[in-house]
Amino acid sequence: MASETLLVAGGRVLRPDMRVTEADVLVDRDAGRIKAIDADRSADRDPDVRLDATDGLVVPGLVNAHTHVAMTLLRGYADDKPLDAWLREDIWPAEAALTPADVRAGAELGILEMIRSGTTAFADMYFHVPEVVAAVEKAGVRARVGHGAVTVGKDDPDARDDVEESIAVAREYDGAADGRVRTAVMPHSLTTVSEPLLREAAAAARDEGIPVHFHANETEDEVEPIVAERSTRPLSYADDVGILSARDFLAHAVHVDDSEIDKLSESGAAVVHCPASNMKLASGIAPVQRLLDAGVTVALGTDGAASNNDLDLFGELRDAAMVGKLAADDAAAVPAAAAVRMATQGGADALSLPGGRVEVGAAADLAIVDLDAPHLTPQHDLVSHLAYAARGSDVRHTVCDGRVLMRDREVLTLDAERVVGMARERAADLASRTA
Ligand SMILES: N[C@@H](CCSC[C@H]1O[C@@H](n2cnc3c(=O)[nH]cnc32)[C@H](O)[C@@H]1O)C(=O)O
Ligand SMILES: [Zn+2]
Repeated sequence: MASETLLVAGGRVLRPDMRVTEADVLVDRDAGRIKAIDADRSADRDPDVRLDATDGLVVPGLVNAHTHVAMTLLRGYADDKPLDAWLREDIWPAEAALTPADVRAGAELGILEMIRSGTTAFADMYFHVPEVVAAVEKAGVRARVGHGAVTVGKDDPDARDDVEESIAVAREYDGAADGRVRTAVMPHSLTTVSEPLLREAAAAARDEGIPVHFHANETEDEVEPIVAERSTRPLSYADDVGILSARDFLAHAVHVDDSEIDKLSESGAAVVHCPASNMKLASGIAPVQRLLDAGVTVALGTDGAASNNDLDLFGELRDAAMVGKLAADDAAAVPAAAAVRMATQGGADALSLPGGRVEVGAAADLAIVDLDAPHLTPQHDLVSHLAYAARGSDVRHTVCDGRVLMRDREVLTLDAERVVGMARERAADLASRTA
């Protein structure tokens, strides 16, 4: 039997080199891959499924390369504090009360929000990971998930258990949901996990061929203790413990010096830039143009919804371009195309996941952006629009792995009303338990 086809018809297409061309996109639904990009619009007149892209731009599904998806339940729970106080005084105590059912509700809410804003893949560091996996499976998106392990403030057996759980979860779920779920070993950060346990996480990940994902150089407060204690910069310490390889990816890299930028480019480890979180927590401004100039793979992440406070990657695109210029004191820094690359190719490459490019043979992970809107008129340059003017709510259809997840702004894989109702209920209950 011939395999089923999906035709995304009548639109324009953003190609990997950032050119925009008129074409239909033909998808092999069984393989979940792009079969043809057809400028003549004659590839398949009778597809099994058709999506109308008239007045639309077909772009790669966006990649949210660093989040804590279930933190949607803590959106607006605690704001206007720096990282350390925010985590210790508000977030960690609330998270201690989160049940698996809460994480499921928060994950479904976050994934609903991501599908609606054109994100088809994300990296998630959290706990009760089986619930995140179940939500990803049901929603039809892709993710690289892991259990975030923290060892500070714990006695030895508890600390070891947390890291071992991170390793066990990474082993168990890699390849779940027909391969849409991949994993990483996720020690929380260089200052919240002890050196021996960082080394253990690194060794296990290396043995399994699984990446390591962690937070690094987010605030000055995280850099100073490492420099004071070890007389070396945090990323050289990360390299020394074995978590800076071409497979690994780290969030933030705000406070990095030239020697650390060199380490990143030599190792091939990727950086996930989270501009909104860095601004909101006043963590600082990452030197994104310098990272790009050094050849570092840079992706974009929202971070959790409690430090952003949404999961709309279009916001990150705009913030990355804006703040990148400010950091470089140069309006030519982080131009629109560089920001769009980070949100697409950079994300897929950082997470070693398929997608990120609309080209023949690539995974059929797509977002169709509706251009028929006052704020997207006129259309001199669509890459500029993606970076500076479009928003998540402009996304009309979302496709992942060849499957339509949202059609005409209606999400097909999750019951939006039920998901929102459940999240409201769980969040209210959580607030009453932690009050
Ligand atoms: N097993 C750990 C949980 C770690 S999950 C990952 C953690 O990262 C936290 N987090 C969220 N945003 C940030 C950030 O910007 N920097 C550092 N940690 C963050 C998040 O709240 C969550 O606690 C424990 O027992 O505490
Ligand atoms: Zn984070």
